[in-house]
Amino acid sequence: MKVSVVGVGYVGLVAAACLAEGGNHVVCVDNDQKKIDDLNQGVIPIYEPGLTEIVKKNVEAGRLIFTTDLSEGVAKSLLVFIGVGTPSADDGSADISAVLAVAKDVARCMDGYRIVVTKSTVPVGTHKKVSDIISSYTEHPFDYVSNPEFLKEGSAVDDFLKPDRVIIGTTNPAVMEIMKQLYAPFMRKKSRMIFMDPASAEMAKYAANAMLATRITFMNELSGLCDELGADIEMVRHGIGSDGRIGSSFLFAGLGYGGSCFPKDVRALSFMGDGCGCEMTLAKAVQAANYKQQDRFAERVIEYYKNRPETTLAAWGLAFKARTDDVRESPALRCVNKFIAAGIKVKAYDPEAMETAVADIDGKVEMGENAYDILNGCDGLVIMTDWQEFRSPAFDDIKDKLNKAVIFDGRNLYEPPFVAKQGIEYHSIGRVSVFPQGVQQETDSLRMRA
Ligand SMILES: NC(=O)c1ccc[n+]([C@@H]2O[C@H](COP(=O)([O-])OP(=O)(O)OC[C@H]3O[C@@H](n4cnc5c(N)ncnc54)[C@H](O)[C@@H]3O)[C@@H](O)[C@H]2O)c1
Ligand SMILES: O=c1ccn([C@@H]2O[C@H](COP(=O)(O)OP(=O)(O)O[C@H]3O[C@H](CO)[C@@H](O)[C@H](O)[C@H]3O)[C@@H](O)[C@H]2O)c(=O)[nH]1
Repeated sequence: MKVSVVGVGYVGLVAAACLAEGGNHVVCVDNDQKKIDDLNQGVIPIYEPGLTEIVKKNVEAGRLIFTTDLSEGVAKSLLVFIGVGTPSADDGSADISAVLAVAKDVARCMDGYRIVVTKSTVPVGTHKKVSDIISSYTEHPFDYVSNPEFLKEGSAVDDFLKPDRVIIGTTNPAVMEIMKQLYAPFMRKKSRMIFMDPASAEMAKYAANAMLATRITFMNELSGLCDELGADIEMVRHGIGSDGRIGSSFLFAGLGYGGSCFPKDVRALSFMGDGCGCEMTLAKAVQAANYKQQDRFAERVIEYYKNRPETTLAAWGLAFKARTDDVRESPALRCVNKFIAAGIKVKAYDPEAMETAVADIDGKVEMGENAYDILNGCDGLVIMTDWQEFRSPAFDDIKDKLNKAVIFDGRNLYEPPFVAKQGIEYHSIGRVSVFPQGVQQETDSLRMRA
């Protein structure tokens, strides 16, 4: 099929490359000239495992092209996907101005029937706004589909090529058939294609993200209680995850959720509720508890070093999670900024996110070329992103290079007794702190404070 994708970001570029991989001819349109120039030179603007290969392959096969010319995209396509950003506005609502602007421009470029598909995460009711705009700027017939995207950064290509489910929000049977054909190459035995009305499709996207954010946040709150009462959150996770009704994924306590989706989508859901007199009390509580979790970790570290002037910490990880260079609403950056505000110096390393983090922490943090170089002269190591390369480190090197062998782990990457055996003091989330043999425990001062 002939497809165009407007907005070549984390979602648009992955969707476009994967749709091309399925045999479609895809025109990618973005209004960022540099991004399009880079892509035309073979430079992929984001770090996403597997993306470079799939883009290159489909460009070479002539199925994937990049342009800033929307009319070229619309002219060559039956389906026009909108994948532009919908960031939080100041009041917490989703800012859909880019979606509406694209809808208007698409309508102006139409020279016949088109199917306009929204991939961006948009508030319930946006389908009506987009449809109204399109009909007011073109005489040509069109259908509208709400097709929210569920990929995760770090496994985006895989998620798109092998989806758990594809949600198609349309009531037109002919359009359902076209969407079925489009997604047929990606449907596995376990994949489901679910058809519903556009409003429910829009809501399903927010519901999924808010549900996952709530699960994580519940575990994070429990981790605080575990700290206080001497239980182990990892044991609790195993204990409840083995219940088939609960399931074991997305139960990892840590620094709090971040990223370009959960924080903004939970906020937007709350805003939607306020707008129609149906207050989303749970979503609001989740949002507040999530910030509290991030701050509790930062404050615990700050408290530990409060009597030691001239503290320097090594920070492993800046991205909001592993396998991405995305630092949008990264808990790691929030913590780093808190350390700096408390007078602690920070040296940081992230395998992929140092360039993207620069805008937030440039000049305030010394960046290192690798995880071990930054340890020299530091008074402790703080782990904030769950990168694979941090999971089995050279503990001897950590111990030798740090001024004081202490790790604060916001991701529970290691077994506490094992770290203590390496001669390192170890503080993690919702688990007892451990100390090398013979070292006096300072448990009380190390408890996470609410
Ligand atoms: N990032 C994710 O993992 C993810 C997953 C599922 C859904 N989503 C949703 O998908 C949408 C896009 O998210 P993203 O992370 O890919 O955003 P992004 O910021 O990475 O990319 C958006 C792109 O749209 C382009 N753009 C903006 N206005 C434009 C216009 N008028 N014409 C053409 N291009 C324009 C920007 O230049 C940018 O390249 C959001 O609604 C988001 O909530 C994101
Ligand atoms: O058990 C867990 C799982 C995740 N996280 C954190 O939660 C955040 C989000 O993680 P994840 O969901 O893996 O990343 P995203 O790429 O933001 O993906 C989410 O947001 C996307 C955008 O809407 C959706 O498409 C995906 O389905 C949804 O998982 C990150 O800070 C993670 O560190 C935890 O703290 N504990």
